[in-house]
Amino acid sequence: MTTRPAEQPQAHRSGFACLVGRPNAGKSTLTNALVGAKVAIMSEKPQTTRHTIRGIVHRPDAQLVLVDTPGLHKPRTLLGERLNDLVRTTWAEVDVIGMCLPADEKIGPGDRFIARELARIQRTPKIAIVTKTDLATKKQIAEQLIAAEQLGREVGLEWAEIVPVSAVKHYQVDLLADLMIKYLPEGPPLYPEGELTDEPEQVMVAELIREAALEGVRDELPHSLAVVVEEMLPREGRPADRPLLDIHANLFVERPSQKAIVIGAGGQRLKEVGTKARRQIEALLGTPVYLDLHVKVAKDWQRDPKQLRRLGF
Ligand SMILES: Nc1nc2c(ncn2[C@@H]2O[C@H](COP(=O)(O)OP(=O)(O)OP(=O)(O)O)[C@@H](O)[C@H]2O)c(=O)[nH]1
Repeated sequence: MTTRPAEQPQAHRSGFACLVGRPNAGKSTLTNALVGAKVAIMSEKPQTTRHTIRGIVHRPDAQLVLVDTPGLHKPRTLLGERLNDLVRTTWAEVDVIGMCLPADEKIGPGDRFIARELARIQRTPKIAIVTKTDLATKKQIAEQLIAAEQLGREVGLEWAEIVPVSAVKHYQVDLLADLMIKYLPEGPPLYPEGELTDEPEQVMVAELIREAALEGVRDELPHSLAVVVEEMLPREGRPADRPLLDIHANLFVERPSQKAIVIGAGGQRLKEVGTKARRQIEALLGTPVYLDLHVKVAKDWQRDPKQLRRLGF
């Protein structure tokens, strides 16, 4: 009879990671692929991920909490500076950072800016992730892996790993999870199983409304729209099997002309925005919703500290 050597029980690891990269680098999509559910709000256009949204990878041996930071950008307004501070604070607190570099686009000044900032965060291990490999040829991918390595050398940061992935084809996504988990400290799960996100519901609801309101008019009001959910309450006196959630939200724009764009002729556009957002909120929360939207002009809210605080930045 042969005796097998006693298996060493693997220590459970848990901790935080964040994905960084310039707008459109594929951070949200990769977050969703890692977590296996739609948590971050995606869009075709840059810089919509303003809030810290967390997805959690649950495994028997580990729990990886993904913190999705807003894009770091050259600050031109107070809002820009606040966002950048938030990004740096997040970077210094996580256990591992993944920098996304799309395989189908050359590394540019935007990537360099972020990499240079990353190099200043010394202790945290950083992984270079070449994303969207399904959009590139083998040759392009190989070149991008080399370019990523060179980028690290150029800015004085040593990548802990360099890994190509495709979130869409789920290529090497699990490998990436393994690599990130390797850098987490030993510890018990931080969140109960089944919890995909701890983003306050109101923030996610506000994001969904913002997304719907920006659709088709992004070029006209890219950063000039903020959404604040004022109230989210179950309608009183409803039977238990037919609940209704009342949501009141304000959409803030900076100029009357922008208000007109959001509302549209005869209020038609706002109505459509409301319908679209309501459907998504109902899907997110799993309950019927009555959505009440108001558009308000808050002049220069991006530059006014008091207004920024009121709008939750
Ligand atoms: N083909 C392909 N497309 C991808 C992949 N990952 C992301 N995309 C697309 O690239 C675009 C940007 O992806 P996002 O995940 O929103 O990028 P992001 O970095 O979160 O962007 P911001 O929120 O603007 O910072 C979207 O249109 C995605 O569908 C991928 O692996 N393959």
